Amino acid sequence: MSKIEAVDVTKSFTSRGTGKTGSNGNHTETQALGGVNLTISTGEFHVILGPSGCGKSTFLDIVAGLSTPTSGEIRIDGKPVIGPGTDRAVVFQQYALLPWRTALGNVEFGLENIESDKKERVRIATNFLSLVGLSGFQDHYPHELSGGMKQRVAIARALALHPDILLMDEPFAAVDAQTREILQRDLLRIAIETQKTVLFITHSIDEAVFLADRVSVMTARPGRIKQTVEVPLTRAERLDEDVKVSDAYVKTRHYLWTLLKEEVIRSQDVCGKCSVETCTFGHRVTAGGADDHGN
Ligand SMILES: Nc1ncnc2c1ncn2[C@@H]1O[C@H](COP(=O)(O)OP(=O)(O)OP(=O)(O)O)[C@@H](O)[C@H]1O
Repeated sequence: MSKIEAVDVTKSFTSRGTGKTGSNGNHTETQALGGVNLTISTGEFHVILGPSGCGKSTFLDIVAGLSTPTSGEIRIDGKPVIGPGTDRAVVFQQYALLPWRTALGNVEFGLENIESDKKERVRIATNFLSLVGLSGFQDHYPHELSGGMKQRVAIARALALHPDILLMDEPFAAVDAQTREILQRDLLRIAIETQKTVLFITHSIDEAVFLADRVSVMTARPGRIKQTVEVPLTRAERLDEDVKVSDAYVKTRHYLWTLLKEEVIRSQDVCGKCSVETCTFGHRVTAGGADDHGN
């Protein structure tokens, strides 16, 4: 069981700044999330797609329990999240591997708090490295691995903890396009095999259509769920080599782009001179980041 519910989740950050936006003295308030409501079913692969800065990572951090909402709550199987837990594991864009440990050592590291028997830890870590296609690389250090391989180690490390929920924040954004396609395919295979609930953040529409059972498009900041779209492809169909030219794929991709495009444009509606949405200097804010410094 691992159903995720977000109920009216908002998040604001207050930071010391130049005092140009929503300023209060020299403190600046940024409303990252404006009331997120979302239900993700047990075993679902759910992708959140949104323009840069709309609050995707903020939302994932709150689900992970790494950050608290300003209001609202996240519930896992009906219980409010009050911090990180062993039911959830996170994979970030930057692999966050320990450079002084081998691939095996990195996967084993996560297990040290939950498994005291070293032999058992090595057995589990070896199995998960094999699941992500890294048999034979267990003694390699991070600097001896490619970006894609490092991310495979990070995924193995997360899976070895046997979480019900895998939270992935743009995990493939730092790898090259070809490796990314292969990693996506392998992740889909692993998600099918392990039946995890996955919450996956991306900017890429193609990645979303390929991986997701459902995609939620977020609005420009403050982020809300604009629409949730079911991808009309079975998991088996997605593993077909020709899926990206199928009608279902092409139409879903196009529809998601129409939803996202408006938000990307809105997210760029900032004053080109001072880079804020509510320009207090009287510059006229126009779409696309242009400003006419008429005043
Ligand atoms: N710790 C923080 N302090 C102040 N502002 C923050 C903090 N974390 C995020 N923000 C702001 O909240 C907003 C949402 O940020 P977030 O990283 O969640 O967006 P995102 O959609 O994940 O962006 P991207 O796609 O570019 O990674 C941004 O305006 C960001 O500057």
